[in-house]
Amino acid sequence: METTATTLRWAIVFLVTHQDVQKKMQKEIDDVVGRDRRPTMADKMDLPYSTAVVLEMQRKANIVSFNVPRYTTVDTEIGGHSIPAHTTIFPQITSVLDGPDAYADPDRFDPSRFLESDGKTFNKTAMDHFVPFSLGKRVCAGESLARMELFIILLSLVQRYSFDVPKGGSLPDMTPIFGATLTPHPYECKVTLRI
Ligand code: HEM
Repeated sequence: METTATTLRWAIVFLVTHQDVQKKMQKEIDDVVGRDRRPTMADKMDLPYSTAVVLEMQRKANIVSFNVPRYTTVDTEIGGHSIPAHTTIFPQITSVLDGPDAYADPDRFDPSRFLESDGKTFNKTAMDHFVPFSLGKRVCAGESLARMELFIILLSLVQRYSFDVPKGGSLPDMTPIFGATLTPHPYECKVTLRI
């Protein structure tokens, strides 16, 4: 699906621009899965750092920054704000995914923000604010499928290949193209087979 493909295009941008994260992820996959078989969902519990990379790249990609609009049918109060009936609201997922209360220094790409200092336990505040699929009754119907696809496809790619800037090339442009989803500008990437 376009949303999953766009998120994966962002993931490669973050790996190219953060070689330290890519190497740490490859080491964890090598140690836990090895190179003779593909990662599966059954490995997820043993791959906390790689799981955190998937979360952080989705937080930073923030592809549905403006959520689907809502319309109040009655006078409503949310968080102390009065919203009259018949008002159209554009909820912004960005305000949560980039909110400094849950994510200190939110502009920084830092997968470890999802983990406690033991490197294994997931940080509750960071996890509670992770809402790229929205929340509530109209939450994304494909969330489970998308999460599984992102985990398996990204880990399989990172296990098998390294991603870097081509010789003489430049780092990808991190400014998103605004549209129904936020997409990365086209970029060049050197892909090297590891196994
Ligand atoms: C990274 C991938 C994806 C992201 C970030 C994403 C995000 C979202 C968001 C933010 C919404 C709006 C929820 C709301 O109105 O509050 C949504 C709705 C929806 N998504 Fe996704 N989505 C993704 C992948 C998928 C996939 C793979 C499918 C289907 C296989 C899917 C199916 C749907 C459907 C059917 C809705 C409408 C739900 C409703 O209005 O009841 N999504 N998605």
